[in-house]
Amino acid sequence: MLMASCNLVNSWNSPQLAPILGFKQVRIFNSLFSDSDSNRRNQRHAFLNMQQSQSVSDAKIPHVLTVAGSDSGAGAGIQADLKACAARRVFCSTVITAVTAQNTVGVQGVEILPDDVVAQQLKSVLSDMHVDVVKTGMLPSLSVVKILCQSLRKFPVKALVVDPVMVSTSADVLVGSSVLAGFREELFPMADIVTPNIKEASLLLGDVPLQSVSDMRRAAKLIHDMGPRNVLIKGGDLHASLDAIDVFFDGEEFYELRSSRVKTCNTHGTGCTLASCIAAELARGSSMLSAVKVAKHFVETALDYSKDLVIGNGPQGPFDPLLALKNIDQSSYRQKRLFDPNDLLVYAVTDSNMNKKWGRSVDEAVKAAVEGGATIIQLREKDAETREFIESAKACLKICHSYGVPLLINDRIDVALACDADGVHVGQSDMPARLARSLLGPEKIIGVSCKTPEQAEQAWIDGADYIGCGGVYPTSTKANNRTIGLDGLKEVCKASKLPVVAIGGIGLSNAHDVMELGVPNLKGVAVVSALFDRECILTETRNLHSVVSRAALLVK
Ligand SMILES: Nc1ncnc2c1ncn2[C@@H]1O[C@H](COP(=O)(O)OP(=O)(O)OP(=O)(O)O)[C@@H](O)[C@H]1O
Ligand SMILES: Cc1ncc(CO)c(N)n1
Ligand SMILES: [Mg+2]
Repeated sequence: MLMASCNLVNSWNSPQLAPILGFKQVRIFNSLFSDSDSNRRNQRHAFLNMQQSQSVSDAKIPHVLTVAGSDSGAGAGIQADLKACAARRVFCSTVITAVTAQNTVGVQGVEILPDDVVAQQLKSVLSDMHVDVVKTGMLPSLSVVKILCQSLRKFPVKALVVDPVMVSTSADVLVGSSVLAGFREELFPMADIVTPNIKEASLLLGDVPLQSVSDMRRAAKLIHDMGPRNVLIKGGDLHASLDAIDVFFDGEEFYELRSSRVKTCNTHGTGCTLASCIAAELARGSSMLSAVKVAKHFVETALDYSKDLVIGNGPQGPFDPLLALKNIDQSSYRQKRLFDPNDLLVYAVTDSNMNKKWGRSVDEAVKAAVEGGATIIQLREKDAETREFIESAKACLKICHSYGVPLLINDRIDVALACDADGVHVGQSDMPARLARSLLGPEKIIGVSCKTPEQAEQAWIDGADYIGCGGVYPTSTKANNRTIGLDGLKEVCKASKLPVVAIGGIGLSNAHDVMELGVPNLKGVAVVSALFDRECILTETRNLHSVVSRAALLVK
């Protein structure tokens, strides 16, 4: 039952709070202006320097702002959002719209915060901090929806994730139907993704029942027609299905995202956590599909780790992604570096024949390349015996990680799994990227070689992280390889949403020309002979790094 009351209105405006707010202002004022002149100047400089360095680092830290309600039971709402962002290592600021009294039994009360208090929080955060993504949860009134839309028009962000919270997993109504018009007319058209659960999707469509995955598909399409760029219908509450199936629709394609249904009562807050995790991944620069996949996997893992928690006496316990993190840590899980497209800048690909020719082991070659500034390494050891390959891959991984450089394995998913490499690179005749993704999971890096826009499109659909595009120039390291030239490279870059690394006959003399193409998703060059068929790998890598990074800066 929805129980709006005005207790909070009173307490917010109460005289008890005024001294608290006043104290803060007075303290800052005093520290800046109360001492002698020189002291005052120094303090002001320190303050301004701090401001400056804050805004520089601010821009680098992925930042999600959640606009949602507080859940006293801490499984959902603002509390879930903070935990999810912390677990995904993204900064999270908060605008609280309502305070709810909830526990494992259900929702006992809802206090809606006054509009001006919500507006003030929005302004405080958005006017000061660099927010990448806004994620919304409980928006308890039409006026709050309108205030939020106004703020977003004034302070635009990279992406808007809307979790249209209306009904909790415990079937309690959190938000009345008065917000529906605001959702449909104003908020959804601004949203990059909307993530209703089954009951919310049904309410949005005027109470049509949703009982199957094909009903969910139809609902996704109809909600997409309301204006958001993507829709994810969450199937946690579709108990008829053995798997937990969510339906994702991007306006063209449907994806059924499946995970096994974890047998647990601790599912309170799964929806909030999923949406926050999507927002966190978007803030880190992921594509929408990959953000949704990572989030789905994250919720499943967290549910699995907290399935046996006993918190409270009611039927619906909270789950906790931070407990999952702790457990994963205990089982010696190493925090994985998520893929950064800028790592493609100087992409070094090893070649066993060249190493043989120069009398070097693969790990010696890799060490020289990373010392020279290679930003990612791919082991392409076509002739190596499997056992020997795994051993040298492990040695290379140690070297790469000591320099913070990711290591990929060409083609051999088995070797990548055996040595826990950061990912794989597959060609058009290797294992399909979609299959590689399902074997490696959402966090490993997957690259695909593509010559055409069609192949690039398929790579994106299959969940690849980047494209290797070429051969740009004729090359001797790959037999019968059609050259596509700079025009072919540009065509693939323009057709794809994925970051691209150019490959084929690239070296010191032509790397600048490649980077000069200036297409934003062309992130770097991949090289084999120009580094490994040379006497001093370190010097060659250093020189190449300097040419490519200078060119990349020029085209920015
Ligand atoms: N028992 C389960 N096992 C695995 N995944 C689940 C389970 N229950 C829910 N999920 C997944 O959790 C995510 C959230 O789904 P759900 O339909 O429960 O959202 P919600 O009702 O909005 O959640 P809440 O109201 O608890 O925040 C979805 O990806 C869903 O598939
Ligand atoms: C405050 C709040 N937001 C969202 C949900 C949805 O689970 C909830 N139960 N409580
Ligand atoms: Mg649910």
